Amino acid sequence: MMQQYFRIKADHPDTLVFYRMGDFYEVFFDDARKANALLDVTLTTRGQSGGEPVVMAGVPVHALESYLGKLIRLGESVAIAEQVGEVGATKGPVERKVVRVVTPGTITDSELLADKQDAILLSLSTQGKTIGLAWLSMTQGEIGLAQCGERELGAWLARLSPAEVLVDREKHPQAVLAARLPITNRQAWHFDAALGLRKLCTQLGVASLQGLNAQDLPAAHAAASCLLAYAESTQGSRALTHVKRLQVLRATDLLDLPPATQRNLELTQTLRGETSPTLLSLLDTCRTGMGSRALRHWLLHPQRERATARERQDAIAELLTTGFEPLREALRQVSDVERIAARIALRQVRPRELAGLRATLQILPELAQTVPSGAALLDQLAEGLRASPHIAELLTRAIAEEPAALIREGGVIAKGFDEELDDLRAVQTNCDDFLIALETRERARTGIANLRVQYNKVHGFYIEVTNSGLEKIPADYTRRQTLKNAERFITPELKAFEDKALSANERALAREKMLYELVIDQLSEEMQALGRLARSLAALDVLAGLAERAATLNWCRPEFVSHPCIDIQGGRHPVVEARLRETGAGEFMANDCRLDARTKLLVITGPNMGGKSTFMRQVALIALLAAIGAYVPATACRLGPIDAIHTRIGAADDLANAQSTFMLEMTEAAAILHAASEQSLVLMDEIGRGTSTFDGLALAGAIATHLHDKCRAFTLFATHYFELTEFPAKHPQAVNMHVSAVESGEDIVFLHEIQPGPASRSYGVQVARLAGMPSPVVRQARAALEALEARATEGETQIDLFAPPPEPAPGTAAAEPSELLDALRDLDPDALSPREALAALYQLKTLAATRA
Ligand SMILES: Nc1ncnc2c1ncn2[C@@H]1O[C@H](COP(=O)(O)OP(=O)(O)OP(=O)(O)O)[C@@H](O)[C@H]1O
Repeated sequence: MMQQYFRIKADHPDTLVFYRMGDFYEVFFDDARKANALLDVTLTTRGQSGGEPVVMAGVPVHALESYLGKLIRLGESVAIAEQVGEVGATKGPVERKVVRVVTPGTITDSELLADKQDAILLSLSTQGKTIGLAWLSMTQGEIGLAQCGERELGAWLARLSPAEVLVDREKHPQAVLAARLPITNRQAWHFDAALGLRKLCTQLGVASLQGLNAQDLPAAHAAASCLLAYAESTQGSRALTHVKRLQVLRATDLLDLPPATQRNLELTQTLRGETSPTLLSLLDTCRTGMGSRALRHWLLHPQRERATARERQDAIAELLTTGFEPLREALRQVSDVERIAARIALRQVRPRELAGLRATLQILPELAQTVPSGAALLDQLAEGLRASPHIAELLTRAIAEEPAALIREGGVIAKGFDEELDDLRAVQTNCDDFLIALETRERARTGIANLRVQYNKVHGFYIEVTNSGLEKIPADYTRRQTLKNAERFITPELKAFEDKALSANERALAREKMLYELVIDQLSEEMQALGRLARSLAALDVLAGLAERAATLNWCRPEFVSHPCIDIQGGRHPVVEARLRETGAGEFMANDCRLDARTKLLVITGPNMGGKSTFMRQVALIALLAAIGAYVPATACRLGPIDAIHTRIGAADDLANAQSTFMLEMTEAAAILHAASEQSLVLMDEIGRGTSTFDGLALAGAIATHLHDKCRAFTLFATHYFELTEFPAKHPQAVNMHVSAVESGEDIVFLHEIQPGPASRSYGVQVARLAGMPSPVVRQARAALEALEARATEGETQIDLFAPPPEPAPGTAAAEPSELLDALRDLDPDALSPREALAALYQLKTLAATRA
């Protein structure tokens, strides 16, 4: 038996192998130790193998799913080896085979997956400077391809947020390590461009990828070859028949959201790593998991092109006029068609999932009635709801009204679907009549009034007689079992009946299993229709959800224009506003933001806690919401083209990556200065804070200058350096803004209003007082501040912070006087004898030595 285990383990060296033995999955050796550490299951030893005791641990079969769930969340993969042979059919151990490999990136099981997030399997291939990406959503049946440079990989990883990344054993891109994603190592030869191209064509059933605009992506093809081979290997012998769609993403089509932006804007996670309150948690009122997942995708894949956004806006507008509630109500009854479809294709679908699919299909006509017509996108989605009627018809005929949870329990196929099954089941129903008749007869025959004929799973059928009746039992009773107060017997007649009933039951179960497979075969033919249905339901759910948000939160439809501008009236930060409302902490102060070709950089000053960060973030969130086609938290909004949102906002130290705050700050700022274009939106919050005042101020000034003069990006530049309020005087496209606060006595009241002009002072001491600083500290600080301010005004010298950088002196070494160079210059090689030349060389050496 151990030999069989070793053979299986050799094929799955990096994966935990769960080896089925009766009612347990056993894990051995290092796997057992790992399971012990991760799952807290007990280690035992048994026998010996190769001189070593066999260390093992067991997981009960019925608890498999919960253990798998734990392991998957920890980023582990599990190969499940089942008994596939008949017990006793051959000599030696029962044949076992790995029937599936459960990995974080390839699961489809709704019990293992989060409802609102898709598991993405990503494969990366490095080809010179290009990184090829190929990813698969097993549940959506869709492959994605892209290529990028090393620098952009971080953004892609953040956007796709894969559950598992396949990489070449030899080459781990830095960004993958930094993102701390679960890695699965593959051999280099798995990444083959030509093979990948062939595999993609076969998978999609096309002769070439030309038509899909995916032909010229060799690095992505190489990644795809590994991706498909791996995905197939995890599914046992099942093919990925439902994977039929390909999507090519080009970074230039998407509005760029670097990882720092996704983090700082708290799109899907708060800075602390929680899922709420975030923009997504506020937006997501979807009625289905499909909708929530689609919404997340929209949010992280905003398009630069405005056509899709406009279509969605039209749909939301229509829903707002006609009413979205009936549609949202109907969507409540919809089950996760997307995942069920994937599980049909992978032949893992459970009976109750099919019942759920049937219920969904039955309400579709009613649901379609609730989709308003009039917007092109809505009409198209309503069309997608017309799944072929014979799927519903088949499910109604074949699957019982309330099927059992598992096919092996029976009771899944509906009555009337198959005559033979009905006959076999009839034997079981007749059972009851027979047993009652037998009981009556035996009571009469033996004269034991409380004799009972019964059945249990372990002992089968038996006649139970209590101790008081034991004298009267006839000779043909054979004892089966002795209890405290009774004995159990069997008779030849009952035994014959038992054999017949049990075999009928077994045959019925086998027949049901076969019929179930047939139903799955027929459903597999309908993958395309089911996929389309799932996508339509998801999109309708998102649109209805966004309409609901727009109505509830009082948002407006943004307008897209072709000239450069970000013009927001009455803008609000949706998440902060919602928090304020929830906690009853007051009203959110709406603010305008006007940026255009003539005004591109706002220098924002004002007290801490005044609302600078909130204002800047709200502008970015509005730009992003508009890009996905949603309404925005403002009274009016007009936006020109935007290609990226860059943010540099002070965050907590990235201790895990051993980067100092300041180093991180400068790395992020540098990346922005390289990447930002005229159409980018850049948020710079308190740049330079991480170092000494002079350093910080000087750097902040230089960075503002670069953004203004070179990048010419739309920039919101919040700073606590007063000196920077001089910036606009020398830079025509910059203006000063400040957040207002009023002093009342020693206190300060924040108005959170963004107003033109620089702030008058920084109120740091007042804020410290508000924070509960002991009053002697506040008094001392105030006195020191006054003294410092007095000294500053006396000795003021004018330094131009924003003067263009001095030219680096060309050939700096030559400019410095140097004896060595002088001596060299004075030499005339043609006039020297070999001896003199040698002497000169020695002299030069000495000179060089004294200078060093
Ligand atoms: N427009 C607004 N209306 C109402 N409350 C606001 C507004 N803007 C900000 N606030 C409140 O003020 C708090 C502080 O805002 P924010 O963090 O933006 O200030 P800040 O000026 O960036 O401060 P710091 O410089 O210390 O980071 C927020 O948590 C929010 O509760």
